[in-house]
Amino acid sequence: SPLNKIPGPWHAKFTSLVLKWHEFRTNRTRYIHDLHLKYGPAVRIAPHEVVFASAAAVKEIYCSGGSGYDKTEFYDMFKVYGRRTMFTTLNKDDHAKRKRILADRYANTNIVRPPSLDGIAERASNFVKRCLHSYAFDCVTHHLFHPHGTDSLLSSKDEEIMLEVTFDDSLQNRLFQYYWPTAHKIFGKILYLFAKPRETPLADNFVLDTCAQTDPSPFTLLNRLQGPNFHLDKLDIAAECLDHMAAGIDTTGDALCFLMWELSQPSSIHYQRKLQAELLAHPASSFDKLRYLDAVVMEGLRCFPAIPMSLPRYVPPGGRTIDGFFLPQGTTVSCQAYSVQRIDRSVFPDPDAFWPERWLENKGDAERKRLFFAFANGGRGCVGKHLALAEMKTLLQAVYSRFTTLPDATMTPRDMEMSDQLISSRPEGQKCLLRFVPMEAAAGK
Ligand code: HEM
Repeated sequence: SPLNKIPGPWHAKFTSLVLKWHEFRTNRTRYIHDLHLKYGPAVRIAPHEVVFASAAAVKEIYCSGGSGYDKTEFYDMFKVYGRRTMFTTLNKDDHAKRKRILADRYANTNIVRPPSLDGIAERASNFVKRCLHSYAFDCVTHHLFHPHGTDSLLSSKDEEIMLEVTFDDSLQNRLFQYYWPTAHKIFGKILYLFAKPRETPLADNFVLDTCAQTDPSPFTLLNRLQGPNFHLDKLDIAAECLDHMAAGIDTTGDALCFLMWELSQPSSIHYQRKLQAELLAHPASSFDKLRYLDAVVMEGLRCFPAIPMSLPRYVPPGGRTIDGFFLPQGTTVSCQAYSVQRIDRSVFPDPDAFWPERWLENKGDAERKRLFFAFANGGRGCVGKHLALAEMKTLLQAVYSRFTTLPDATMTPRDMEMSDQLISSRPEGQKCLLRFVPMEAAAGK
């Protein structure tokens, strides 16, 4: 096999079992990162699977021809109500058709208009009453369904829907079904005792009911999908909306969670102080005009990308050469943000250190941006990127204009370790408790 020339552990030539073992133990990202540190930016991790961590590989796999290579059947695990959504379409043509319908709803010009942005700002001011995932949930449903969005920051009925999606523990069951579908059919009921399938009835029903509404605001996704020209049936519309709702909760919620945890650590408190100083000096500034806030968010997404894991694609017919290695057609290739954003120390010196100032230097700016992969890249990169950035910056602005955050004494370092899910990661302890000290009180201490 031409893959024999690619560095990697000896067992990767014969079996993917070691890789699967790490996936089931929620540890794929770190396992692959350790292999990159040992073998370099191209590593064979299974008989037909290779991972890369270079800017050239990102460009080739995710951007060539606009949308990069086709997705693998890994994405079948994310079908919604049995339907394919934009995220789960495998080939370019199906993807382009769906994207043409809805992309304008996520354009920055649509996000920063008052009806959309006002909803985010209102939720940011309510945030301290509940939690980050409630905030992300309410913001995304505002954008998808307004005036039929949720209010989980204030209503416990809506909060239950958010908890159902966020505390999903179906990783092992879904991986088992993906790798061994026949065994899953036979032993599914026994497996249920140890590993629960994904069940989100509250969220499923909420989206089905909401999509039956006929008066969503013009800036919403639902309004767009219901348009007369698109001929999407009711289940397709609901599937697309549920997919975006799920995509918008844990990603933004966990990205904020890891970032605010980091800002609250004694080692990073001086960064928090600098952020507060910028916000106090420019109280009327829009979130997208604040340079230090931008640097803090970029560094947060670099160190703690909410989707740190490989995004698998197939090498197209005829094969391709990536980073000097020829790969036959059908080989699974991918990059993971966790490694792409760390591996090149000439671009990111001291890569494990949280250091927002690196984003303020002019020198190396283009290289850093080329290796920034938290939202992926190319035509299949994150369509919700502008919404996510608006949510993150609005919330940080609201919090750090008024409060100092400190870690709660009951938290342990293990609680905040990265725990891989199917594609995103979350804190191992599934909690991140912070103390909010009003700024005047913090200054008096
Ligand atoms: C910090 C927050 C977020 C991060 C880090 C993030 C990251 C990503 C990444 C890496 C992908 C590519 C996945 C792949 O190729 O398998 C993606 C795709 C996607 N994201 Fe996000 N995301 C975030 C927030 C959001 C939000 C708020 C939404 C909105 C509703 C959203 C909706 C989507 C959708 C629909 C796709 C599929 C795009 C396509 O296939 O064309 N994301 N996101």
